[in-house]
Amino acid sequence: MSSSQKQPHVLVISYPAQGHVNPLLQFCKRLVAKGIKTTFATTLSFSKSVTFDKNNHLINLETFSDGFDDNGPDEIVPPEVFFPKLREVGPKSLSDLVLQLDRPNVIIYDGFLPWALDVAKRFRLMGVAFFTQTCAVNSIYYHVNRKLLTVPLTDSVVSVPGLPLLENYETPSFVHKYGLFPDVQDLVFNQFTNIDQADWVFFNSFYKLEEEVLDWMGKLWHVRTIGPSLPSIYLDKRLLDDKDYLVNILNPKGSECMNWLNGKPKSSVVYLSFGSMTQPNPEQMKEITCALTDCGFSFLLVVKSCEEDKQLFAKLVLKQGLVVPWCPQLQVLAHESIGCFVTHCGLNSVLEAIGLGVPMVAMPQWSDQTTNAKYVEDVWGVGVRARPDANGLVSSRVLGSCIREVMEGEKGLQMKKNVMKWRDLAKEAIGEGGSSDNNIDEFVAELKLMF
Ligand SMILES: O=c1ccn([C@@H]2O[C@H](COP(=O)(O)OP(=O)(O)O[C@H]3O[C@H](CO)[C@@H](O)[C@H](O)[C@H]3O)[C@@H](O)[C@H]2O)c(=O)[nH]1
Repeated sequence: MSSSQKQPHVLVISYPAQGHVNPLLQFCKRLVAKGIKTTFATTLSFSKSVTFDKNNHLINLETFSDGFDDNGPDEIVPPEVFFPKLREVGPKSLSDLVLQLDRPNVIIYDGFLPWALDVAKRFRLMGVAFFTQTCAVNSIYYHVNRKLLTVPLTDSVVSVPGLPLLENYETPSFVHKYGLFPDVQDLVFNQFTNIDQADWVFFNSFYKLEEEVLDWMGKLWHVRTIGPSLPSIYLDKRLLDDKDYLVNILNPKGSECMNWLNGKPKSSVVYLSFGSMTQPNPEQMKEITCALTDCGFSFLLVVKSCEEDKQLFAKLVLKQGLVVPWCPQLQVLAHESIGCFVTHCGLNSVLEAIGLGVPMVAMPQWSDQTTNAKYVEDVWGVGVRARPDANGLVSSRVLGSCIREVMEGEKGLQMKKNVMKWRDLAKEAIGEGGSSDNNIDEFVAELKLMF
């Protein structure tokens, strides 16, 4: 047997979405840097629809089937078709991959793919859950799964150990709008059906960010935080070639954005993006346009696809802003011209804003984002929520006043101070000897003991 065959081999599998692939691939880079042979896999259809930087960090890249291998990049499969098919086809396809890779020792699986833990156990491999959403959000889902929290919600305030009291609307949308998206809702609650069999449970978070809920969860499982999973160059700078994520759903307009930002004064630009999955509806986009016009700040806005929205913004572009379908978000947030980030509060965006010291205006759309927004404003003090009216619309007046508050208000100064404090704690956590770094070392030491 050659020496390379004696290394532990970890297979990391991701749900097919930008917000999941990014943190899981980043974790692969950390494992490789600590001497662990690592294979990353996501679905074949997703891998064909994105740009993948394969010239990377010694991570072996593979795919498994979701049942839609021949789909074109723009073919959207509705959730009620996609989820059952993935559940049907995924386990067999992953089993084939395990055999093809000559049985890796460990499967680290995205919490959205709990059946992968069953595959790991069938092959007698170590099975490790990796959650791409916060510990707080997942604790709520766990409580629903174990019937410790009744849905539809019965009280106006929700109490979960280690979390602040939450108004109903501050729980994830799958909880406070129970029944609206049954397929995704089942997916998030069912993450906890077999979790007691997981050997480790990882969160893309860091200890000080979610101390109380982590202490509580640590009594249930072998829980560890390993984040934030930003490229090393933005935090600890120990992995010198880790400068960017390796996957993009669209081609980022890098030089266009950076050249434009280079001409702007310090902290003068509002950056707006709503992640890879959602885009506010046209009515909401009109309110956003009005808010930006009224405020008068320069802005960089990501609008992925909608022609109507692009036309709406086209008039403003020359005077005040730049609109792009996709940007290198990390580089943008790290640019000194950025004063505020209007975000949907996907966890990656929130962690990036914290890691790069940018205060936020929270405009959650759905899913975990409503709870993340609560934390951004009330727990971490790094932003303000732009609250919607009874019809779910954030008016231009409300949004404009939130942007002004962050960009030039007294409270904005405090948010900036707070976000810089959290940025330092994030760097400390992932830096040498920090809590997340120690957790990764502990895991790696256990893997190395296997041989
Ligand atoms: O122009 C852009 C816009 C975004 N990004 C990146 O895309 C990722 C987006 O991730 P995230 O902010 O988490 O948003 P979503 O893509 O919406 O992520 C999904 O997955 C997350 C993790 O499970 C959840 O927290 C979100 O609610 C869910 O929508 C981030 O790393 C961004 O840096 C870019 O590179 N360029």
